[in-house]
Amino acid sequence: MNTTPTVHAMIVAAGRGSRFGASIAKQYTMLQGQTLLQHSVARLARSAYIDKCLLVVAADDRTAQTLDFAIPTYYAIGGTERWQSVQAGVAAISRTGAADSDLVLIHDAARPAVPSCDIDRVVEAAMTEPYGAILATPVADTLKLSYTPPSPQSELTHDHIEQTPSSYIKQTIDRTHTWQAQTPQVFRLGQLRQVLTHVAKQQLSITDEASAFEHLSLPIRLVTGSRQNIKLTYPDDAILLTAILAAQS
Ligand SMILES: Nc1ccn([C@@H]2O[C@H](COP(=O)(O)OP(=O)(O)OP(=O)(O)O)[C@@H](O)[C@H]2O)c(=O)n1
Ligand SMILES: C[C@](O)(CO)[C@H](O)COP(=O)(O)O
Repeated sequence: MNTTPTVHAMIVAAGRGSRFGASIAKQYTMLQGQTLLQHSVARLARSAYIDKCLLVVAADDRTAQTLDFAIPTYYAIGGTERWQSVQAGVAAISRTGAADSDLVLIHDAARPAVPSCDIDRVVEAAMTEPYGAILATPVADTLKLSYTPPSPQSELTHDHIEQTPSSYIKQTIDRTHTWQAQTPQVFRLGQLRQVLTHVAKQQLSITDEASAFEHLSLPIRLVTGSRQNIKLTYPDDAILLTAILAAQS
């Protein structure tokens, strides 16, 4: 009997990239001759567990369907928050007849340099877990908690242009047991649907899907991933990603 669960891949690409600040959505930034979205699909395509990919895009997206991808793609319309885009993706995957015990792999369009061996490692970890697993890296830097004193009138310059309020160190946070979450994040389809329904009902604010399981005290395994799997978030990240993609090719 074949007990290996089917893996349904989804890339979330419905964000705007406000911190990146470009005029086009950041998933369509060209690096090393391809958009981030094409790179990300190509990484998933290298996994033996993935043969097609759902792309969750913005309602006004006119770009994704004009691009060539390494594997067949199908589409869903995302939401305002990232988790709402994932929820729309879960509904689309369920409509294909997927079983609740199948695995769903969620990856950011904005993480185009994930090593393929990491994708397989997190999938294989999720297969042995009751709820799922995510890639993450242990925090490497000394962590500071800050405070911002109330800004006095002197924060206004002679031109009356308001300055960014100054921050000061409150304390150093113990980084033992702290991790930076990455994607892919891999969960059982039915359980992911349930925890996202809980997020919606409770109006929780979350930035990744593992958080939805955390709110219900459900254990999600951390799989140590490569530090090359950075997310294009700020303009500086483009320099790093260009170098990483070049070194990997
Ligand atoms: N409503 C949203 C928000 C984000 N994403 C996707 O989630 C991934 C990671 O999110 P993030 O880096 O926060 O992307 P943006 O929301 O686009 O960026 P920003 O927060 O700077 O606006 C990206 O691939 C982005 O397209 C999504 O599909 N739907
Ligand atoms: C899902 C994610 O990429 C994991 O690091 C991340 O949480 C996306 O949101 P963020 O606001 O950029 O952290």
